[in-house]
Amino acid sequence: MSLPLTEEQRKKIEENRQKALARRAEKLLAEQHQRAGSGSSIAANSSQSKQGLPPNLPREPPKPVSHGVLFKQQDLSSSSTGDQRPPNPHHFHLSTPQQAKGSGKIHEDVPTACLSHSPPSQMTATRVSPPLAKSPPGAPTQQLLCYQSGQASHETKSTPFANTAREPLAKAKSFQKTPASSFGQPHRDPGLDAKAERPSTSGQNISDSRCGSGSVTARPEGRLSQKSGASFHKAVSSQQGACIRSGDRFQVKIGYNAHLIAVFKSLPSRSYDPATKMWNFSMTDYSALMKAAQSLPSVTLQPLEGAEDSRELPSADGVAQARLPSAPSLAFVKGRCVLISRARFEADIGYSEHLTAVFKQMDSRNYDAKTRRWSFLLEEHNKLIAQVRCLPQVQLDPLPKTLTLAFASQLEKTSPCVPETIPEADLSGVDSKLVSSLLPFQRVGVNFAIAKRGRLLLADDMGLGKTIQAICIAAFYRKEWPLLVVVPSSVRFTWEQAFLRWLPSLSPDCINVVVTGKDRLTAGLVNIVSFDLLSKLEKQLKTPFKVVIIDESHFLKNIKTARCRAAMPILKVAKRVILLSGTPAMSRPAELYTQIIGVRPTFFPQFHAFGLRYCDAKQHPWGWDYSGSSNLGELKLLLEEAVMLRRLKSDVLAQLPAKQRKMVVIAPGRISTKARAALDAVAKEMTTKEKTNRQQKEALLLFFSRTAEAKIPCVIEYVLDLLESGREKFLVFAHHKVVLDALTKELERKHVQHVRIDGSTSSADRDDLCRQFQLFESHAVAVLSITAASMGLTFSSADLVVFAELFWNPGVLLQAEDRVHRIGQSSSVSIHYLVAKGTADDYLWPMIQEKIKVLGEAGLSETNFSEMAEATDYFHKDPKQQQIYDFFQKSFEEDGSDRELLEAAESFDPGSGFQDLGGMLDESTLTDSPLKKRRFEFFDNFDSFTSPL
Ligand SMILES: Nc1ncnc2c1ncn2[C@@H]1O[C@H](COP(=O)(O)OP(=O)(O)OP(=O)(O)O)[C@@H](O)[C@H]1O
Repeated sequence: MSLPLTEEQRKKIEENRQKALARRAEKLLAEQHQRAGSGSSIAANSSQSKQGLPPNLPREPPKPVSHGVLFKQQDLSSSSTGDQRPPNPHHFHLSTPQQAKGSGKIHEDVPTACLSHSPPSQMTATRVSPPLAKSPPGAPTQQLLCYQSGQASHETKSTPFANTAREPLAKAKSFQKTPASSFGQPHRDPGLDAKAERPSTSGQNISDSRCGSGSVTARPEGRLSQKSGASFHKAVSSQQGACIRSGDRFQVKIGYNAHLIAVFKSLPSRSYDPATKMWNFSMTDYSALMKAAQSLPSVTLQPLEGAEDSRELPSADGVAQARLPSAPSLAFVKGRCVLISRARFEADIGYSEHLTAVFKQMDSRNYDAKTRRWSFLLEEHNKLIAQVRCLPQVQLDPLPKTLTLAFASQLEKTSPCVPETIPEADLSGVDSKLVSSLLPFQRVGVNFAIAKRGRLLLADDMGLGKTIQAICIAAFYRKEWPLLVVVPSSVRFTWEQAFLRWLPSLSPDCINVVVTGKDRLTAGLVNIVSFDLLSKLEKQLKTPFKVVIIDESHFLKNIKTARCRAAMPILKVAKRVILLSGTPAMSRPAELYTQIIGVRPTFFPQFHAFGLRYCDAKQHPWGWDYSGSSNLGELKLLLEEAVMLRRLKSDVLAQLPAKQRKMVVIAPGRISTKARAALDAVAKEMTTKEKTNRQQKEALLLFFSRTAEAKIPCVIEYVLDLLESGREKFLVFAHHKVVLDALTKELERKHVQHVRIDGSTSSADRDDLCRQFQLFESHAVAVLSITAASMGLTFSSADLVVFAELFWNPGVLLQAEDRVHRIGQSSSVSIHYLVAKGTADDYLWPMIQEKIKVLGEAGLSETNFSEMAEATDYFHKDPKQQQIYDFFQKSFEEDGSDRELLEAAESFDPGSGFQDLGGMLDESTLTDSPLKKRRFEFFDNFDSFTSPL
């Protein structure tokens, strides 16, 4: 009979045993590291865990237990905890659900240490966990084990995951309510878990690769073994269900289960669909539901496929399942801060008790019961983030750096947000003609731009006078000129006219309109160039432009285009960047990116970051898709704060005239040499003295017709530019059949839906076509004959009228304008007159203005063309031209001239002189896709068409 051991001997034995265990643990960890290093599935697991680490949380040197390691169940419950029981040789494998899925293994998020044991005979001891933290003395064994099981290492206390130990404990407790937990555990109310709304633990799962056997061990951990049986029982007998996506919500497909229904009813976003007999929830409740479902042994719920955090949730398929503690590696409540106003941000995150406690410490906290979100003043942002970082199981991403920079003043503020007041700029250095002409809202625009140090996207609605504002802003920085103005090809000369009109101090010689690829980009003080020529000439730039205007800046929306590649470096180095667009993004936020960084090159240096936040970026097997939109409220706030000023017509209607007229000088370069020669020849004919009156008149009609023919390419280019700029509904009036034909032909080629009304349209058809245009949004353009459609029709669904040709009778023009400017029109209407230099327009335009002036003086017309249109001095003073002008006046004032001209226009055959536009246009732009898409697609290929001749 052996003597009983002395106390000292017992102590010594225990010490030795502990040492042996520790050595064994070390050895096994080393093995595990080796495996991880050899690229096994564990290594993949480990890397996944690391990826899942919140980037903003302090990182500890990798701790073996926190990343996809093999745990030995026994060691979770023994080793340095003070537990005297012998090591359990059971073998456990920690892996992600995906891995488990792949390997056919099943995982559950329940503390395995409390539950899952197989007979030693079937278990192979392969890994030992590191020593565990000391458990509270006197804790009941079961709870003690559960507590310990979550604590992978005492060292992890200092890691962001250290506190995860509490979570498994909670889970272990929750498990006690299950039917299988009849092992002396206190009963728990099935609804409790759900009520607690504990979000899902996002850790990895530990599972026993062999626990599927469901065997019961005869070891001292008998109760645990029985739990294993319970787990097994759940796996085989539990009710199977699945989460299924349904729009932005998800639904749960499962049969009736009272416990689960109790869980459902505790979730705030619950909704029951009697038709499908399924409950559905918002994604914000997903984690909480999965978590609660995991604690119900009678339920096995398949997670959402591809759910953001599904990898953090246990896989539920297969037979054997073990409810095991999450590895303390990933945050289980994840979310981000989102800006909701200039002064406040909210936390878009699931529920966490600890997090709520932190929220409640913020002075500016506000809880929105509707959205169930907390919001705070920006000035508490940094404080909140700092405190949340101390919560190991919470990952709350701060506002992106771009936002904190843009709203830096708000972040530092201590008083409530007051609307930013824009200081009045000192415009004494700018031509008084311009400054005094600015409408009040335009003045605000100029002030805003100067407050932003000359870098902005001026995104006022179309027709609000972005040109005059841009010229004023640029003129404020005149000392920094030469100025570069990049514009669509069709409006280069209109810009030249605008500079001449608004800056009388600027000599016309100082303006350089770049017409060909051989011209110099820097020849003038003001250099106006088309997007396409810029990409050919940018290499000329030795010294950068300090002041740059980009008109229709959405032309830069696609970073891959030559125009964008040419413009972006220029914008980056320029000191002042004035982007103009009435439609900065026509279909998606991604289109704004280049314009944003054009103004603020430091914002979102990587498009991907922008795409993730605002384009709902999604990864597909073929790559990332940035065509969506997300967080638009925040994007709007950011743009308004730091990048963009946008006013709608409706915002400033009271300041606007009912009609805004604009003379558009269309590019002379577009008129072919042949057409030019024909025009010159006819002009010469008209001034030949020997001609009879009749012959002269014939010459005039021919001049008028040749003008129409010569303008066709420019007119089409302008109309297409308008469509690209986002003009969705407008009228184009022309007089000659050849122009109407060319326009409709081109619109057909581009698959732009339109209607056409000319002299040959029956009255029944006229009304029908008019109605179609009014009712259908898809009808973008109405091509109308000046004389056949200028009366009796209503096209008030449009607010822009383009005159492709001039007409000598202003009364007819005014009537045509009034097709849109009539009852039903709530907006200020824009009228664009396309005028080509060196054509009959040289005489028609001044003649029209003169006539209107006379009518106005006689009180017969309220319209004053000269006040609203550019280039009021658009008139050739050459004596020969004066002669033609006189001749024009005389001819058009004679009785019957209208009829003669109309007939001439109808019968005009362009003959050999007519350019078939089909040959000019890029066939590659044709496509068969539906309208909206087609329009965007062909615009993407627009470069080739807009190149000057
Ligand atoms: N303050 C003003 N005084 C006189 N005319 C003005 C004023 N503001 C704008 N206009 C006239 O209104 C017309 C439209 O202006 P502008 O072309 O600059 O508009 P926009 O905003 O650039 O429109 P879009 O986006 O269609 O190009 C022009 O003829 C312009 O001369």
